[in-house]
Amino acid sequence: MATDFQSIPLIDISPLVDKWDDPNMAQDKGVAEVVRQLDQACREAGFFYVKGHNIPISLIKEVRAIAHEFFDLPYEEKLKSKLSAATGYRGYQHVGENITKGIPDRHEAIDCYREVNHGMYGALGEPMQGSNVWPSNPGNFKKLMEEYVNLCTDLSRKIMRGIALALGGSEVEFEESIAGDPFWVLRIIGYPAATLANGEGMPKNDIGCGAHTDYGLLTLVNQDDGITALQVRNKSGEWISAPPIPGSFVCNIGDMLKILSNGIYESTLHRVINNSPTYRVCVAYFYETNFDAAIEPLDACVQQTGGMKRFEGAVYGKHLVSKVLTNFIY
Ligand SMILES: N=C(N)NCCCC[C@H](N)C(=O)O
Ligand SMILES: O=C(O)CCC(=O)C(=O)O
Ligand SMILES: [Fe+2]
Repeated sequence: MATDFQSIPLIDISPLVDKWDDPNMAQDKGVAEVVRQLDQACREAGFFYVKGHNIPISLIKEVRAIAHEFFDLPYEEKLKSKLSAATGYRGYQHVGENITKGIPDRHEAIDCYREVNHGMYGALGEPMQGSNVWPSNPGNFKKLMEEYVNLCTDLSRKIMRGIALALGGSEVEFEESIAGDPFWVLRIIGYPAATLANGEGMPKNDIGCGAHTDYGLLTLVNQDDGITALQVRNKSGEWISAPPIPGSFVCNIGDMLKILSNGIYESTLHRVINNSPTYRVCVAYFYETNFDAAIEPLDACVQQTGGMKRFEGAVYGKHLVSKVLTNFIY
């Protein structure tokens, strides 16, 4: 359950990153301390920063730098990678094309998903069928992003092992039928410099992205240094900022983990308010369950919460498709 948290904790996950594959990881003191901190953060905020993750800082920065390079290109150039229903909702969307609760967001983005081959998940997978639409300019964009996705997938699996232990399950609770074959989403997002308020010349609070929850298990946010824009809602409804901590990721829980944990953890509402005089980039990686996984509260979690399932089951792919089909203005 979310609390009235006033800040978002920073967790050094290096013991977990070192021992994630050790059959005795659960008995390790260092891992146990990480698990305790993950549990507390997930219960209180549903958000936490991680350091000690072992993804090279140079790559984290390069990914943002190449995103800036792409968004700096002329509009006609960016449109060559345009997203549409025909591309499986993969590719470039211009500012105002993505909507959240009916209101256009002030961001542009490239959306990428794990590849879905023709017929792979039957009717369920049809809207997402396709391969990613990578821009050919900058030249090494695809290669860099694919390398980044692989590292984020590995890191997310490790963090989810810690979260599985935190919930009283086995470390592999979220593998096999839940996320043994994880779906992933990558959103490379650009937020234009804030518009100026009439007359006063002061930046307005632009809604870069309206209040929403993420859809899957775990999100890894790689945001530009020096600009505070991401905000997280606490139990009283106050918006708490998640300022960038250089070299770290902001992590948060998605809707599938809320269901799996039977509400012990929640997918916390968050939004992006942009009043920065400079352009901001965020590369958000979403670690999701198997596309066709039928998600239900875990027994271990139901037992801890009075024995009743608090949520109906959900099929992840169905949840994703229902969002994707209502996320665009057309
Ligand atoms: N794949 C994820 N989680 N994307 C998050 C984007 C949230 C905004 C979207 N327009 C919405 O209304 O959901
Ligand atoms: O720009 C950000 O910091 C977060 C974006 C976000 O919440 C999302 O894409 O789901
Ligand atoms: Fe989000």
